[in-house]
Amino acid sequence: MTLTLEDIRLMRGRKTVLAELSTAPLRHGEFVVLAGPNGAGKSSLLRAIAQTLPYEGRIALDGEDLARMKRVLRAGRIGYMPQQLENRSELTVLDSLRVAMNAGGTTGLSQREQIARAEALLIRFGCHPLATQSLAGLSGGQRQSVGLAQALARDPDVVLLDEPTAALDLSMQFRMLSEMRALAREGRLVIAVLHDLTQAAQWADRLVVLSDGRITADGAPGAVLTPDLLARVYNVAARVERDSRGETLIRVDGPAA
Ligand SMILES: Nc1ncnc2c1ncn2[C@@H]1O[C@H](COP(=O)(O)OP(=O)(O)OP(=O)(O)O)[C@@H](O)[C@H]1O
Repeated sequence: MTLTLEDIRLMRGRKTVLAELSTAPLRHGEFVVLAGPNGAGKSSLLRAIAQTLPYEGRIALDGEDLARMKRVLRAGRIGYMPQQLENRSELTVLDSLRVAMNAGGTTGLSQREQIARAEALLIRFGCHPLATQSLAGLSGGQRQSVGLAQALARDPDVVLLDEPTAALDLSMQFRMLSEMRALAREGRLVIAVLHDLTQAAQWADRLVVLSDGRITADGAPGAVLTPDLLARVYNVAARVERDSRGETLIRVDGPAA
């Protein structure tokens, strides 16, 4: 399974947010981190892939144009967790998963199968004790874990996650990142927006850096992350170090000279 982005142009209001953006194919089994400065267009790009923002150009899954794919098929292939999660709902966590499962069209699963599937997801992401609580009563971190379960409700091939670790404590970040890698190893394509580049280097197979609506770098994190790139993209003077295990650490010393 491959996802290709060809010549994507996306406007928000009168502003060009993404311009002539193309990538080498993104492949199943890859955990891809999308990084870049605030306002670079990362969320807009995820939303274009999820088909929730209009764009020009072509986004294709296994050669099939996503914009032309039937909604029910697309909903089964792409799971999306937005940056801003709905948290005022009085739905219980378990029911919210069933709603997510049926969004976009029927799954063909019986009610009992849907509940079993929802419970399995809640167990996997450590939220089973929350099953009967309302979404409105969850903490930010709990809501984020449930959000990941919701994105996986239809067992999609492509999982799009917008800042999935932003509200999580250290232990939950580790769990979430391990799960993202595991989802990729199961054969899915996982694309997550992360700001923490040390974390991206530790976990991702591939790092795509967006700047001013264009891809500035794309490759293995260890190769992409250089002081020069960090100065150009983030305008910071930074050191890129390797620890005793050979893992990449980013140290920011201040604004670029
Ligand atoms: N609802 C909106 N209406 C108009 N412009 C918007 C809207 N949302 C975002 N934008 C603009 O689109 C551009 C890209 O925003 P986007 O949210 O995709 O960036 P981002 O890289 O995800 O940023 P961040 O890291 O801050 O979340 C920004 O210039 C932003 O001002």
